[in-house]
Amino acid sequence: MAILVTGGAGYIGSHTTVELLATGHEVIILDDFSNSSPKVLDRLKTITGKNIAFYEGSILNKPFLNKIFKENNIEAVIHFAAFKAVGESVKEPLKYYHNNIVGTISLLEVMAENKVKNIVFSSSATVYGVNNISPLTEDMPTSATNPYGYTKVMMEQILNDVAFADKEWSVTNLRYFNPIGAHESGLIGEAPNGVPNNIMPYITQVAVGKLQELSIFGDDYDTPDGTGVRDYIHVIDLAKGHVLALKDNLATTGSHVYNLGAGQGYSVLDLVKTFEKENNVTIPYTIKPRRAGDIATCYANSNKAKEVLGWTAQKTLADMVRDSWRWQSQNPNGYEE
Ligand SMILES: NC(=O)c1ccc[n+]([C@@H]2O[C@H](COP(=O)([O-])OP(=O)(O)OC[C@H]3O[C@@H](n4cnc5c(N)ncnc54)[C@H](O)[C@@H]3O)[C@@H](O)[C@H]2O)c1
Ligand SMILES: O=c1ccn([C@@H]2O[C@H](COP(=O)(O)OP(=O)(O)O[C@H]3O[C@H](CO)[C@H](O)[C@H](O)[C@H]3O)[C@@H](O)[C@H]2O)c(=O)[nH]1
Repeated sequence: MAILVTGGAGYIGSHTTVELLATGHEVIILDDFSNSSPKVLDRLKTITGKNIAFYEGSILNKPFLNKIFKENNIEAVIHFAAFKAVGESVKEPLKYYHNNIVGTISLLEVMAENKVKNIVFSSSATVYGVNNISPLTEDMPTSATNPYGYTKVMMEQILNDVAFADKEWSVTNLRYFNPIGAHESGLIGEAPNGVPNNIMPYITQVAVGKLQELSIFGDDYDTPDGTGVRDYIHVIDLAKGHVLALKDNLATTGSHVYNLGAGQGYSVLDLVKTFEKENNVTIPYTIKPRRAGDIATCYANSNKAKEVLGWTAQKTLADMVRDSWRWQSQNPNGYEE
């Protein structure tokens, strides 16, 4: 029995593939490379020593999806495939609603037709919106401030409704906090197109000389040093969380939701200082005005994942910044030559 990993060539999907293979799962990757490179597949083979079945195409294409389900014995789906850039989603909302929501519905319809009713879904801490106070717990009300966030809120709702209507389904919504870091080999990592939106790839691109300096968005928040506080989680810990969530998903029915965060908040300055110290590089920065839509503090209460899944984040902030830097310094242009 195999696990279908949609978006498996992407940042989190590729690391999760490594952990799935390491724990004895068979993996099939589906990706349209809209935000990733085919080179990931060679790197995954080097890391795992295994040939991984791969299908190139979109989750929007139902005949293509059907073919995958007919050709393989699929036990469950881990669903990463989506667009994820918040700013772009504000400018091109239909692109986001179409790919993320229509794509997920297309996938769910084909899964149901093929009687595969186990799915683990990439949700986000963004569904906690701006009004909940950290540490965030799974029972808090959800909301969003941009189309990307709304796609996550809606997809959680769609999955919960599907599991409510048909008791054979098992759906698991995983709310990721701020994934950073990379596989310790330095062979796979985060490779955003264009100028990065997120802090870690921005820092590593400054460190490698591709960008001049970091802009820190605000130093007047109500936080210990005035800069934004987030719950950074090593992508390998996150990947291990998927393996445990999958095990739980396969053993149960109904809908489940778990925070995957380290449960510890660090400020932007904590992150920059730790990066500089661990990697012995300097990150020039200037303080800029707050970024629209940002909140002061966001971190998880991850007790539920600990108690039910037996999952806790193991890696430290120092591990995260070292691994991010190893990836970027060995691959200054990501997967490009
Ligand atoms: N990285 C984060 O900070 C973060 C935080 C919370 C949630 N998430 C969610 O986790 C998931 C994975 O994120 P990531 O950081 O690995 O992003 P990513 O862009 O690196 O990976 C997503 C992959 O999906 C593929 N894809 C997109 N649309 C597709 C389609 N229609 N058909 C087939 N493939 C398609 C892309 O080519 C890419 O390889 C996403 O759903 C994202 O919204 C990410
Ligand atoms: O160039 C930058 C980029 C970010 N920041 C700051 O760094 C922190 C982290 O910002 P990111 O953009 O890396 O991450 P966010 O927490 O804003 O958002 C990310 O994590 C969220 C979950 O918590 C959602 O999933 C969202 O989609 C995803 O982009 C924030 O305080 C932000 O203001 C900067 O100072 N400079």
